[in-house]
Amino acid sequence: MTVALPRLEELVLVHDLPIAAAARLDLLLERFATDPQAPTTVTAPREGADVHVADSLVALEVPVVREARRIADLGAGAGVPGLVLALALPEATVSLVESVGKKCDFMARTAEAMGLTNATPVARRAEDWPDGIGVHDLVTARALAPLTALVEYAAPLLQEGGHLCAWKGQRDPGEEADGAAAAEATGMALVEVRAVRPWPGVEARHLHVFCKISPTPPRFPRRPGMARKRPIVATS
Ligand SMILES: C[S@@+](CC[C@H](N)C(=O)[O-])C[C@H]1O[C@@H](n2cnc3c(N)ncnc32)[C@H](O)[C@@H]1O
Repeated sequence: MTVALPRLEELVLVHDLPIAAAARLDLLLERFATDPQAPTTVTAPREGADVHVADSLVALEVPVVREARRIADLGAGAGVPGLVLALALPEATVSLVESVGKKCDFMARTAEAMGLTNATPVARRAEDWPDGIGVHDLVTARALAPLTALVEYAAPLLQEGGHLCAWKGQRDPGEEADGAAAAEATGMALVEVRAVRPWPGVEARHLHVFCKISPTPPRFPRRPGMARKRPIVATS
């Protein structure tokens, strides 16, 4: 057990999760603190309770996140938000898409330690994952790429009517305009930019939610790396 347990108990109450979820989230923070392979710089459990767990759970404020059943968390890293959402949403299956194999190994060990059977690491790049095309109702991404790339990665992986939920900090009109251009090109549309406050004193935090409203043109996904190298940008 870590010193973060009381804060985790608060969080599970706020989000209407079973109280037993707190101890399982504590196991996640314990692994971040003790596993030398943990791919995160935030390893102190009390800080992790806010920066990792509260920041992930805040997305449950978005109805389409709560209702999702087939989720792909892109650039999952140490498993945030994917492992946390898998615990919060036991009826969903979560693919933890991460291009670095060692990080996938860490997530597999951690999912097992947490007793999660609905979260599976996928050692692929988001834009090079044929089995993921068109089968998700939710794509999540935190700290992965600019919005334009996130929209381009997400669109082919979503069913029509599915959503992207992207975690971002301060609002950035230039980044948002490029995200809108990518949405226009890939069959997506912005639904909302929701200001959230996952923990007291947090700097500006926003969830950007897009919906896939029409088929994604067959030229997507582009070759790996292209969404970052030659991003879709706003023209004016
Ligand atoms: C900064 S980390 C963020 C990890 C986690 N989402 C979080 O918020 O703590 C970004 C992760 O995305 C992975 N990544 C980068 N580009 C990727 C891609 N195209 N497809 C899948 N994973 C990618 C990196 O290996 C890294 O683990």
